[in-house]
Amino acid sequence: MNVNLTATVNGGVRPRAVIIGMPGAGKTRIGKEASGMLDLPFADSDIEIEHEAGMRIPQYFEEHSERAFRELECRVIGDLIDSFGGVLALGGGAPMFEATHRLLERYIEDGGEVIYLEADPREAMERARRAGGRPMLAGDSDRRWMELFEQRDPVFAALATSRVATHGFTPAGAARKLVDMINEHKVHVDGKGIEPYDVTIGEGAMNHLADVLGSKPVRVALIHTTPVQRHSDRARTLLRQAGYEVSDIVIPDAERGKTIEVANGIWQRLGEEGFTRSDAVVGLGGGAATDLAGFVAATWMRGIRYVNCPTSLLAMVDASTGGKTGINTPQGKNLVGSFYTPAGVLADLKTLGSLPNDIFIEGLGEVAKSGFIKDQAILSILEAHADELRGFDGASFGSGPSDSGAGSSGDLEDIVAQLIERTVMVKAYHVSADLREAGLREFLNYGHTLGHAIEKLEHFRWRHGNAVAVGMVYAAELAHLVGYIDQDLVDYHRALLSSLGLPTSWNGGSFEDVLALMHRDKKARGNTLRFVVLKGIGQPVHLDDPPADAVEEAFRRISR
Ligand SMILES: NC(=O)c1ccc[n+]([C@@H]2O[C@H](COP(=O)([O-])OP(=O)(O)OC[C@H]3O[C@@H](n4cnc5c(N)ncnc54)[C@H](O)[C@@H]3O)[C@@H](O)[C@H]2O)c1
Ligand SMILES: O=C(O)C(=O)C[C@@H](O)[C@H](O)[C@H](O)COP(=O)(O)O
Repeated sequence: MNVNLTATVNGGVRPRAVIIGMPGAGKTRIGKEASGMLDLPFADSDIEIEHEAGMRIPQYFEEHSERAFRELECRVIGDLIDSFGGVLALGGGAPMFEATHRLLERYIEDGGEVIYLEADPREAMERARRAGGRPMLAGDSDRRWMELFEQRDPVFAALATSRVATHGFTPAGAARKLVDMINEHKVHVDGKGIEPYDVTIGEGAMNHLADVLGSKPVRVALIHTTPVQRHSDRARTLLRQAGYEVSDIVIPDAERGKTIEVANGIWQRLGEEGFTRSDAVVGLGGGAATDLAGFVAATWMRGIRYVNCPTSLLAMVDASTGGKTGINTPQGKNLVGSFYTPAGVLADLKTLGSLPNDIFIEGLGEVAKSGFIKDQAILSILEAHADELRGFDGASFGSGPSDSGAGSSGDLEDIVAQLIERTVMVKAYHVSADLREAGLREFLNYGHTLGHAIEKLEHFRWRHGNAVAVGMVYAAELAHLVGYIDQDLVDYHRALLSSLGLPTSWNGGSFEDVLALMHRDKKARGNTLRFVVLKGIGQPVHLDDPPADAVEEAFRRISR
């Protein structure tokens, strides 16, 4: 899957990824194969150096010195970082030279990706011995390799933005892994009161589970629902392979899982199975499962580590990130919960392959919301690809390479990946500035005041994203009635949402019931209603205590 968000440094081209690793790790072979899969050029810094020097590297070492070689290497790598737009493999010792190390750090600071290709030491040693021609391995090549490994491994591990272990993989399999890694996107979430974490988006993102959980947990509670069994099986295997004791906890599906009874059942299991403060929770599934898992993690022993593996579009773009955890109560939606941030979010795009069409479409409701409140580019992508998005078919999603021609599933994957990344960035922007929802974060609630009331009155049989879609049309009508926006923008809400297959009206309850529930919304203050409305696209504002007749008239306009 190629997400073509342009990679640039200071407006110029930069490598899509830089590969580092020990001699014999397969940087050139695997790197070349991966760049072929990505349809990108490949460069090997050693070959570029030989061109520049006009001689082979061993000869350069002999005629000059290691230091002179490292200086030349640093210049060549610097030029490549400034001008080469493909996959770049570096000579084994390059990151050990201080000036080159600094270059790589700067490249990473600018958003570049340095991948440490880790091979089985015995295999790499043998390959390096067989290939020969490496001055740094002169003499007893295996012993020298081990010495260098001990010096370099900690430096590589600390520098790299990610690692790819190739042991047990064919070169093509390792290249595929590398491609998945290169295509991954990370959105960083940071800010006051937040232990920083990343949202990793990509095929195979779930492979990072053990990295994100870390070495402290002994036991991991894997909380999931039945429809995502095949993904939780994979997670369980990954966790067991990494040495964790896994408690597989299946919860009732969708909103039926977000209850105090379900949470209580899990607390009992955690108690019986000896979960301590250093153990962890993994929430895997749609937003309901990740909300519940986060709530359990937040409350067990007053808070243990948790990682979210969202598997629905809505959970990927919204629910899994930001630390709003919670359950529903008979009084309403999400009324009990806490702000408790995950240690990481792994949005594995492969899981979307089993997602039903209607649940995918529902997720587009929250995607559109992010477009309306912050990122107009999201709305443009939705408009341009409404037909393909509305026709989403999990069975063919993820099956086609992105260069397989117009209209291929690869194209749709690129579009979906871009939408997820952009929407998560909108979420991260609001959460980073205002974790506890004192003001700015409330903008993420656009469409939710009526949306949550609809969900409650429909006994949670209406999907969340669908209810939010109607809620946004309601908020647009309200904004128009108070004079903030013109009719065109209201019409645009209806046209865009319905082109995506989302509902724009509702007539399942009385205004009085809706009003009572909107008064219980978490944004309400005392007896005063508080809405999020727009003054234009990307210009959300709070609307406190709007005129009662406008609140009712807007409702009438969506009830047709
Ligand atoms: N915490 C937050 O910030 C936040 C944000 C938005 C929404 N939410 C909450 O998220 C929930 C809605 O999330 P949702 O839309 O994912 O609904 P959901 O969790 O109810 O999932 C919808 C259905 O899809 C299934 N499913 C999920 N992934 C699947 C996959 N890959 N393959 C097959 N089936 C799959 C689920 O098991 C479920 O049956 C609501 O409870 C909402 O309140 C929370
Ligand atoms: O993260 C937020 O903040 C949001 O408001 C995101 C919403 O899309 C989401 O539906 C959230 O669960 C709503 O939270 P609530 O506090 O209104 O229950």
